[in-house]
Amino acid sequence: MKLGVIADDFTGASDIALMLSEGGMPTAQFVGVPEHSIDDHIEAGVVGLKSRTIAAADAVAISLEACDWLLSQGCQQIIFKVCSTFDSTDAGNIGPVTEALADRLGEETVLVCPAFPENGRSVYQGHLFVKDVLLSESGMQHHPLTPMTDPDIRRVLARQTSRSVKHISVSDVWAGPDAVIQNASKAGKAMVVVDAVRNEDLMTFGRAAASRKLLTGGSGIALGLPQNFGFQPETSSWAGVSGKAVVLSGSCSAATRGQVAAYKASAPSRELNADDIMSQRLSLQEVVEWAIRQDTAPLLYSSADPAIVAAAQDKYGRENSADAIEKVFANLAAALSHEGVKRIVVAGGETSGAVVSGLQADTLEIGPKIAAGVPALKVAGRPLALALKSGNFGGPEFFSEALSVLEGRV
Ligand SMILES: Nc1ncnc2c1ncn2[C@@H]1O[C@H](COP(=O)(O)OP(=O)(O)OP(=O)(O)O)[C@@H](O)[C@H]1O
Ligand SMILES: O=C(O)[C@@H](O)C(=O)CO
Repeated sequence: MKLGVIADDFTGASDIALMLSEGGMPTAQFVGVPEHSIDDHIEAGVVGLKSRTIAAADAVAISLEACDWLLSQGCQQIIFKVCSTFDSTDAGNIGPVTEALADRLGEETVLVCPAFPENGRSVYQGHLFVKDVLLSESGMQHHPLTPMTDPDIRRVLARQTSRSVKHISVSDVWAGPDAVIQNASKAGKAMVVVDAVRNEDLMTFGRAAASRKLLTGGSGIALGLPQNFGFQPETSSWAGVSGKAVVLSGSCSAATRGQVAAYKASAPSRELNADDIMSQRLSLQEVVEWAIRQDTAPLLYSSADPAIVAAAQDKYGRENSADAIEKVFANLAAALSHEGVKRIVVAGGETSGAVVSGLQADTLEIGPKIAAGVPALKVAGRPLALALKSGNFGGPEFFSEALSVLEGRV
């Protein structure tokens, strides 16, 4: 393996796995740190963790474990994949994990860039934009676990690390890879936020990053990396999986709520609300039986508007309610797969983490793109196809599009 990725959530892992796979690198995604060596033909390994919102010390420990495993598989470069909306809090985990990985790898200067222009994320003058608005006005300020109220990534990062935070502006990026390399070489022991507003900027980033041991960013930074290892873009050969299907949505982001509304209009759906879950009034068995009876893939969702989420968090606590809802999705996924469901579309990074652990999946094969940042996935060795969608990714019809691609109707 040449390139190793540590992703802080599972949708993020499949997002970057798609980027590397489309860049021509034979890529596999792992659910947690594998306990075994992997096939020689895999050149890029993506270890998906559920470390975005856990305590910083725990995120550091599990990320170092993943790093050591990737190094033991021969990786020459490590990427810490974080969210393109830089989801984190003042306690971490982007700063502390980057710092710990840099220490472990002996890397002085770490280039940091969450830009993903294809999905509207750009970094300009150190500020993160989602389409035409600042991060802090994009809806991310209402995120249930990592509300992003400051769009200046340099300030956000500086609150999370004792290393200095520097900046390479878009004018240096436009001057080409040598200008980026030269600026980075002057930064010393620092994290350096790099501007990028177009895919071309990420290609420049990729070329400038060829000899770096560690990079931190969104999946966009992987756009230019396969070519450093001699790979060329490729299309996937994917045979889908047919059979019963279900959509599970725990994401409360604006894009997901739109997708839930669109899908509900033409398919059976059940809302799993926080009160029923917290008071243990929800019967999982009854929900599973109902889902299996449906002819059209049903939608099971806890996705709710910010005001409803805030009320649930006030009543039950932020972590308590999130944990309980994630546990429901994990148990539902396990039971539905046991009942013969073969295609599962999941919305939300934390929710996806819960679902893959419920499914006890350990290796995921990367299929074709469903939407920017979302590949079709297959659980290795099982007739089970998955789509793990980041909260804010995909157009309004994403759920039905994903069900088709998973079935092989691309
Ligand atoms: N109705 C609800 N009330 C309170 N919390 C909820 C509710 N529905 C979901 N949650 C919790 O909100 C969190 C949503 O996070 P998740 O990562 O799944 O989605 P997202 O943040 O939109 O996606 P991403 O991280 O990919 O951007 C989960 O922990 C989930 O359990
Ligand atoms: O980078 C992104 O936006 C996604 O891959 C993600 O990590 C959302 O959870």
